Amino acid sequence: MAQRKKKLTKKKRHTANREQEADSDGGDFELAAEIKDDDSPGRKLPRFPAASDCTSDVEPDTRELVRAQNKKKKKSGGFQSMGLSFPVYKGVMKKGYKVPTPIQRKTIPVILDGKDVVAMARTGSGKTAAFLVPMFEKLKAPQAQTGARALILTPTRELALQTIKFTKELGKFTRLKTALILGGDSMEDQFAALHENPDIIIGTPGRLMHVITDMNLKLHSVEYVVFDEADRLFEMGFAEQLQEIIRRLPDTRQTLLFSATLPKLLVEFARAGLTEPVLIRLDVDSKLSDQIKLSFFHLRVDDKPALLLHLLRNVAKPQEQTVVFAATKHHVEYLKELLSSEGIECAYIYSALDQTARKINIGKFVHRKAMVLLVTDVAARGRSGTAYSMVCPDEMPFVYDLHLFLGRPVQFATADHIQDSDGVFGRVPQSILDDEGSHLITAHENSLDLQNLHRVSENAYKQYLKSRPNPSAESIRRVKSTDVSSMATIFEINSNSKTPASKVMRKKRSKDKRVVDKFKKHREDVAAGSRLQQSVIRRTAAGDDDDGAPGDLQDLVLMEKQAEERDLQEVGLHHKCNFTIRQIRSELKSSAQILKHRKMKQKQQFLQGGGMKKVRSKNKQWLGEVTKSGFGRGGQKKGKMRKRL
Ligand SMILES: Nc1ncnc2c1ncn2[C@@H]1O[C@H](COP(=O)(O)OP(=O)(O)OP(=O)(O)O)[C@@H](O)[C@H]1O
Repeated sequence: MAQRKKKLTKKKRHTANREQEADSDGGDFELAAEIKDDDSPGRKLPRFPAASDCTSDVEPDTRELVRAQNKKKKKSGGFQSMGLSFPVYKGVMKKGYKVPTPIQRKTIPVILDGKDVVAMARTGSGKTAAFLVPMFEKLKAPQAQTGARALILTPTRELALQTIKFTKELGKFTRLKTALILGGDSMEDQFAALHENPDIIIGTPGRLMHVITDMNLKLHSVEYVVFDEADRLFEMGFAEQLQEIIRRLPDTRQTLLFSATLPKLLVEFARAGLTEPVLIRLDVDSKLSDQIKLSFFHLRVDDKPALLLHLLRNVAKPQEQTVVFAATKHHVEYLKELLSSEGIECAYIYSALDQTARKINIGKFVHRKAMVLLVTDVAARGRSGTAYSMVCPDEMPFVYDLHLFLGRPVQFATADHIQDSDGVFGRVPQSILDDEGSHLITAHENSLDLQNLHRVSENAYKQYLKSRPNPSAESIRRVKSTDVSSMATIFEINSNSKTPASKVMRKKRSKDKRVVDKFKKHREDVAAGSRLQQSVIRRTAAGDDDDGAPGDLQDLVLMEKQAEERDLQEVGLHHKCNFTIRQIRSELKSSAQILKHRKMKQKQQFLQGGGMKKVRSKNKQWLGEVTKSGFGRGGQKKGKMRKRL
């Protein structure tokens, strides 16, 4: 009896621990579990506004309501905790999504619960996966007998193409069949696609309605309907077609509506077409204070100190204080020495600093004796102003990840951006880096302390890179396909064509046009090469490398080399940091593939470098020596040697 009691207590504790674990897991965002929690008696899910709630023509104010309902109660983890089946989960992992974005965390569990949803999220927040993942989970596997079971309506051709691409990638292991119905494409092909009994139909409403009437297509088996970018569907005048499509759908369907805004027309449509929808708003739960403006600078890691000096001297206003975040305490020490040598008074804190030194430093900053505070990691709550982030090429995937979690896309700076635009990612004029950089070289040459501290900080950076969690593989892939050369410099932001700055930039660009074009062409060649490389790797993985033409293998080695060279050129710091693109690429292959590829490469190099010839001539030489040593014919010492032996 006592034993049983003990067991029960243990079990209880275990469950409590599990709950606690779930609580502590990845919890910066509003979560699915909490929405589920709201389902319990006494708590209600966020209610969709009733007709009487809508007093104006514009978006009804549901913010307070949602905020109150979405109060953080429980934290949950990533995709694992959503209870996805293996093929769906595998597809998500294969796509390179490490953790769900806020919109995915909030919507997926509610959709999986079978509720109708109205979700408000901006473009670039990851909403496509938010409705695709639960769709795969609901449809599970292809069904031969029934008609289409899911319908996704998008306002534009481009969005539909992007959605089908994601459907194929994320739903790769579910083997569900998809048909694409788009205006402008051949009707015959679309009829044929529909005759193949697809599980999912993705289309634009105009053409879909046309096909439905022409083919007398029945939609009675549809269980899952998505209106993507619903506000644009209405803006583009598809209201009539949408009503008609909805009329043909069974009442038992689950309906989801994703939209950036919620105008009155859409509210009415949702009220009529959706059953007690749950409203999920992402825009009200901003993780950033609206008093903070972000700017991202794209530059090489070596140029970071130069830009920091420029920002502190020329951009920060004299009356404003600045907090500088650095990777390690060694960086803080190095920057402190550097800034002090440049006559910039600064305070600094890091965790290893003793309490008295911390107090003194904080006091200096608080009493404005120092206008700059160098820190490793402190909560910057309640701050306002502009946050400048220096991003070197290997850090770009983190910026993509960050924006996904802020629920907005990365914006590359263009000449059209106004000065102090929020969240833009721009380059730094080379002249600024050159000026500050040359000055810094002299400063380092004259100070042994600076040189030593710099060396220590570089070593610390290597350690830091090892401990830093990796960004999501999808963001790494996105960075690889991004052309940063189109990014404007901060010079051009808010400058008109007459300013001296833009004249300088124009002149520079026309002077370097040839080099830039050459570089672009080289990139395209390498991209074409990497496609070939991938196909060879696929063949190698499939086990038919022995049959591969030698030309393919040579191309592979050559392309690999070219791609590596290009990456290293871009990164420009392979000797300085451990995290090179080579590592990034490694993440994209399995270890067996990498080993096989490496072995093949070594073999190829050996053969190409005349390895066999060398071995043969070495053997010949050895044979000659043995022969001469007395065993062969014609040696003068033949008799003597034989005797001796
Ligand atoms: N959980 C995730 N982790 C990493 N990357 C993600 C995740 N979810 C989505 N992404 C990536 O973020 C990018 C933007 O996502 P997505 O296109 O779904 O956003 P969206 O809000 O639907 O934007 P759009 O309106 O342009 O379709 C895509 O490249 C997508 O692969």
